[in-house]
Amino acid sequence: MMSLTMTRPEATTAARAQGAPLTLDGVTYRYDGRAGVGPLDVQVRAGEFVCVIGPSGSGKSTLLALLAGFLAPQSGRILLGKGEVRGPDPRLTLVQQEHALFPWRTVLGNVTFGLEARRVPRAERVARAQAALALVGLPDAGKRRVHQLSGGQRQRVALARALAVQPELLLLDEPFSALDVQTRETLGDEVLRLWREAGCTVVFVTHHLDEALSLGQRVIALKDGEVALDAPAADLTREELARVIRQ
Ligand SMILES: Nc1ncnc2c1ncn2[C@@H]1O[C@H](COP(=O)(O)OP(=O)(O)OP(=O)(O)O)[C@@H](O)[C@H]1O
Repeated sequence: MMSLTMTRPEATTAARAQGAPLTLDGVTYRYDGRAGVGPLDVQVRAGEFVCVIGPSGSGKSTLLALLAGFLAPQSGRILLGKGEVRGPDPRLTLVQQEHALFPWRTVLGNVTFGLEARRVPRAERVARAQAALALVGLPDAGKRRVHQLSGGQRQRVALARALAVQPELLLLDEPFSALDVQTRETLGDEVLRLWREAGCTVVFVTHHLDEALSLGQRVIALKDGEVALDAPAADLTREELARVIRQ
């Protein structure tokens, strides 16, 4: 079987992104003066893969919304590289759980979408989208419609769309939760391979302990809107992590 490596021309076309360091400096967001997150002080190295885990209501979605620029910090600031994130930012992309593809567009049209918004010329858009589809293992799916794809294939397309824009920061919000266990594990392995090739900084939100430990170089556990644990995945056991989250 042919392996996908950086030496393949299509891979290099889609994978020129360089990760940027991410800094949360005293970031706070409270919905009603109480529930929310913060103050959060977190530093993520350029190209690092961080998993964020926590029980329901711990602040994972709020954190991602802040990182994606959908919410503005009420105090503190978020830096990506040297520039502050102050709203939707072309340097980052977000992959969500499901329903994120446009059913009226072809697969290729979905992958080129983010490039249109970034005013990439048409020929380059198509080349980059094809390259990204090849990277996620769907090199011939461009002309298909979204409804013709399985759930796992749709998430591959969502990943291709995110990778095509060559983000400095890739945000993943429980991207495989709607899928069966086996597909989730396969796609987890795929994400790791794509991350190694793309070199972008990754923040992956999950509520699966095993996913957090197997994917992340580092695991951040949130509890009541604060960081309850921040450690290298290799230093953690499943039991320790479970205890921190449940306490
Ligand atoms: N729109 C909102 N208005 C008021 N409070 C909110 C709102 N959204 C979230 N919250 C509160 O903020 C806190 C963090 O919620 P958040 O959705 O970020 O947690 P989560 O870890 O993503 O949860 P889940 O895993 O269930 O999605 C919770 O106490 C929640 O009730």
